[in-house]
Amino acid sequence: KEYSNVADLPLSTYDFVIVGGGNAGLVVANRLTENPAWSVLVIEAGPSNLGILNEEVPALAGPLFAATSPYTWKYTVIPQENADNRQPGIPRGKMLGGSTAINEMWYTRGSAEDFDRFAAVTGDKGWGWDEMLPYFFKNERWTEPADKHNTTGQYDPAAHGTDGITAVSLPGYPWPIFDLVMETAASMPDEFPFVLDYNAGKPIGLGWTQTTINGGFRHSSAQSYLADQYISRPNLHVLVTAQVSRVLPASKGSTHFTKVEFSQDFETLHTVTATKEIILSAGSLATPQILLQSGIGNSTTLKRIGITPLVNLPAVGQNMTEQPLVSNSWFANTTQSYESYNLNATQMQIDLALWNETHTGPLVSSSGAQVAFLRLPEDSPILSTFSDPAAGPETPHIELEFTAGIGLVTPVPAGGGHFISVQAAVVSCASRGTVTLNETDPSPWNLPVIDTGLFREEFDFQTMVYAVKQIFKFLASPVWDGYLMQPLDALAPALESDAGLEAYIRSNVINNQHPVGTAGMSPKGASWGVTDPDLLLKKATGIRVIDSSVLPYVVSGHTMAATYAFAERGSDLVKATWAHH
Ligand SMILES: Cc1cc2nc3c(=O)[nH]c(=O)nc-3n(C[C@H](O)[C@H](O)[C@H](O)COP(=O)(O)OP(=O)(O)OC[C@H]3O[C@@H](n4cnc5c(N)ncnc54)[C@H](O)[C@@H]3O)c2cc1C
Repeated sequence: KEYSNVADLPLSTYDFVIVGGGNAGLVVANRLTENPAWSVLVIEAGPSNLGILNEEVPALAGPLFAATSPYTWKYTVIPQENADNRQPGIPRGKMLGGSTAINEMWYTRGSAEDFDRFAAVTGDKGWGWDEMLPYFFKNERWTEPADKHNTTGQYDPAAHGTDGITAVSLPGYPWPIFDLVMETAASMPDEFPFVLDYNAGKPIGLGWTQTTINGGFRHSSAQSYLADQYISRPNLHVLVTAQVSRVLPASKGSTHFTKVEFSQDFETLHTVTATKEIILSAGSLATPQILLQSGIGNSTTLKRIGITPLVNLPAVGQNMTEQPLVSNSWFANTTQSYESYNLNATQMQIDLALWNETHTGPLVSSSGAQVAFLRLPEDSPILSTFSDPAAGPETPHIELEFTAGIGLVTPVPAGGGHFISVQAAVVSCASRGTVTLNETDPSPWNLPVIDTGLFREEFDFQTMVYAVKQIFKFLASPVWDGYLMQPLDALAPALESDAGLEAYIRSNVINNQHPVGTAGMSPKGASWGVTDPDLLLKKATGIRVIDSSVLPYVVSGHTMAATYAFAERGSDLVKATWAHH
């Protein structure tokens, strides 16, 4: 049952208390409450996801993660010295469903090598690709697209789960660029080979995007793992609009954690007790913040800012890995693009009415329907100059996303128009950033200091230059004659010279919204790191981290699918720990 007021909560002691009802947290809540003998409380800072139209309609996600949205955290990033000292945004979802309630819904697992590296680094083969596939399947319910088109040749059925919980489907509305993208790729097969299914372990190539969309609706972790048949379980309580400040030890100075402190009005503090475990699922930015506020982190730094250190774990908040992204737009000679409805209120009403009646039409898709995962050429000077951060030779360095419109991050030029955009991201990146407390005022209700480290490592910058040049090459194909028109003003100099391109990239790079690693798993037996391979916090008991912050490296794609699979296996690890209790 969902509660919005702490006074109504029937219990003050639970077997498990989960902090954060997002991507990972709701998976864990669902799986642990399969055992009717265990009581579970989820504490979520944001409100319920129900009744929010933008959360339901895939194409209307933009306002959800805009700076003014009531459904995102107001995190800011410190000036990025390798990006013209700009401060690109880093929104995170703040409602049930967490970031799956506001994200772009792309379902990309990463490469088999990404997971085999997790296994090799942690010494736990359970994190390897073959062992994790059943968890991907457990999460996934392959679903027909909203337009019910014939999907033969657009994915590999053997790579997908059909009876899991979260719907995954192919694009549900055809935009004219689809054929042009496929035609171009077919004419340049050496550089843009077709990949039938980038989720089958070997993602290199260009293929169709898969998204967590269920018959035209966003299928967030709240829509799926907290559906009626689950939220109605008597042993599952979900408290919304309650923000956690700290986890507290069983007694003063102890490193056994049993209590969670939170507030609904930022004045009155409440605590609940977990008799088995506290599970932190607050995401890559909030999980390290809560740990630090609880005295779990670098003891020297904590002492300096007046927080009593309880567990010395200097890696808390370090090792953040976030991919850089540059979105590139051109005017397009078409009347069919996202601008058809985004810039035309009458058409938007028509499309919304269609969506309401039939859950079909242009609003059923997230941005982008085709994607290329590519590697730097083996003879690239970048690879001979820098060490390669990719997990292996079948793991992409870059991702190109094709979008039938200007996308959600670039302002529409005065005068409007129709556009095509291709986003470039360095998905296997070398740079690292940090999440630390605000030293001048470490109040638990303040937001942390975030440095995403964009282009800190030159590998990432050089690789981005290569990626954007590949886009130019792709769109120079005669296939685009008559469709592609002039670039946006900001992009024009990038097409003129290398210096123009480099300046353009630095002044346009943003975060790809995939930060991980801030409570990373460390090698088995190593004293450093934040979590053990079983996701238990090092040097402490009663507390585990299950969310995207435990990934020691970012997967070479987007992070939601991996977070689902990590949360599924994480739930099994918790169950195994308490099997006899
Ligand atoms: C705009 C955007 C677009 C994205 N697009 C994609 C995409 O297309 N595909 C993809 O794979 N990935 C995408 N991602 C990334 C992906 O959604 C995240 O990596 C993933 O969902 C993170 O899961 P999580 O469980 O770690 O955290 P979250 O899902 O963010 O969950 C954390 C939850 O904890 C809550 N919380 C935080 N602090 C507290 C506190 N102190 N007290 C109580 N509750 C708290 C939050 O409100 C939230 O509900 C996108 C992310 C964003 C923001």
